[in-house]
Amino acid sequence: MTRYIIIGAGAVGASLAAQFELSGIDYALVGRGTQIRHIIDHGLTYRRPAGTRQIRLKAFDTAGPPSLRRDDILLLTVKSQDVAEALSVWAWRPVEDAPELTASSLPIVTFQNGLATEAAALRLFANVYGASILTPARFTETGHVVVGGDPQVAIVTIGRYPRGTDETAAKLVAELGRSDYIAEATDAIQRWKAAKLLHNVRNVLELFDGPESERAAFGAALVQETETVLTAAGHTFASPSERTVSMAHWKIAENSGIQPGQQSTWQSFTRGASSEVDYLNGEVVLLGRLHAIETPFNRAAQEIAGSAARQGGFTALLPFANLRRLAENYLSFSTLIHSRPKAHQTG
Ligand SMILES: NC(=O)C1=CN([C@@H]2O[C@H](COP(=O)(O)OP(=O)(O)OC[C@H]3O[C@@H](n4cnc5c(N)ncnc54)[C@H](OP(=O)(O)O)[C@@H]3O)[C@@H](O)[C@H]2O)C=CC1
Ligand SMILES: CC(C)(CO)C(=O)C(=O)O
Repeated sequence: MTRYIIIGAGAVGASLAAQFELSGIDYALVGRGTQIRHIIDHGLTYRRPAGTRQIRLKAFDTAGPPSLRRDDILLLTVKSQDVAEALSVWAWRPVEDAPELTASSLPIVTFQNGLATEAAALRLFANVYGASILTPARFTETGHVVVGGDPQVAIVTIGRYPRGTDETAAKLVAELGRSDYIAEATDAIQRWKAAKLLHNVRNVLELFDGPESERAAFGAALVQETETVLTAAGHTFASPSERTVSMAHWKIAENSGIQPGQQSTWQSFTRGASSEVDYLNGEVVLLGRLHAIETPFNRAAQEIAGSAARQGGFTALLPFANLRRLAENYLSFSTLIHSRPKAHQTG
């Protein structure tokens, strides 16, 4: 029987474990630090629109993970900046009931926002599935996870990376469906990840305090810059009309404990954890550099968020004026570079 090894016990991972527990699907949740210690000792406090439950989970610390079996599927639910370490720790672990195999032969599903993790996983794992997850989930307090999706937890789109779909993807879709997710398979997962990044590059704005209209204008500039760069890099974007499942009745429940302005990036800064911005806005900056396109807005956002993360997150929102000023600097610098007369070629 398939067992899901969920690596990362935060908003996405702990809620998956809770849903599997409630649905009778076999799983093991592997986490680290005070979060997993709390879950092992006291269970997870899991808040959903229908109520809050204290749920005992099959939980393991990374220091004492479960032995692997040939039917296991790994679900990677750490943030992008922690993916490389997690992949290297897991890839060469033995499979107890198949001595000729290591974990690198087992299917692995990457739930991260951004575009970087699937290729990183494919370097070590032969069977990589990308998952794009839309879920209003929050982890800001040790041992507590809140998910406001109503009636289902989330919408998940899954496909084999780099492309295609198969029986494993279909099985994942079916089991997520049994566990109260709206799930669908796609043969073009990168199109869904690229489309989601157009949204997630604005996550960073939740770290800043400033006039709403200026923040909205900055958000539009981030998205436009992202669309230009991703298109130049050969990405295309899935559109909502391509969904094979209906989201018509799905919503974020009122009074569910989920507030606007508290998406995953804000949650990391609030907890003083490390930042995923280098893989969201930073992905745009990287692709811009590779394709000779200036990215002043994403670069400024990445830089200020990076400095704040280095200081251990924040206790108060950052001044938006600083972000605007830095972006304007990079913008005028890039205008200067591009308007400078080209130097004469000298043979
Ligand atoms: N939160 C949300 O609502 C949504 C998140 N996403 C995406 O899903 C992905 C997961 O995000 P999210 O659940 O919010 O992340 P969280 O930060 O809430 O949880 C990740 C957890 O994994 C732990 N971790 C890090 N490295 C390891 C490791 N090697 N082994 C075991 N555990 C580890 C972290 O510990 P520590 O705290 O010590 O770092 C943390 O507890 C991200 O890419 C995010 O962008 C997508 C949609 C919605
Ligand atoms: C789905 C969404 C937008 C949830 O808020 C997300 O991706 C995030 O928090 O990073």
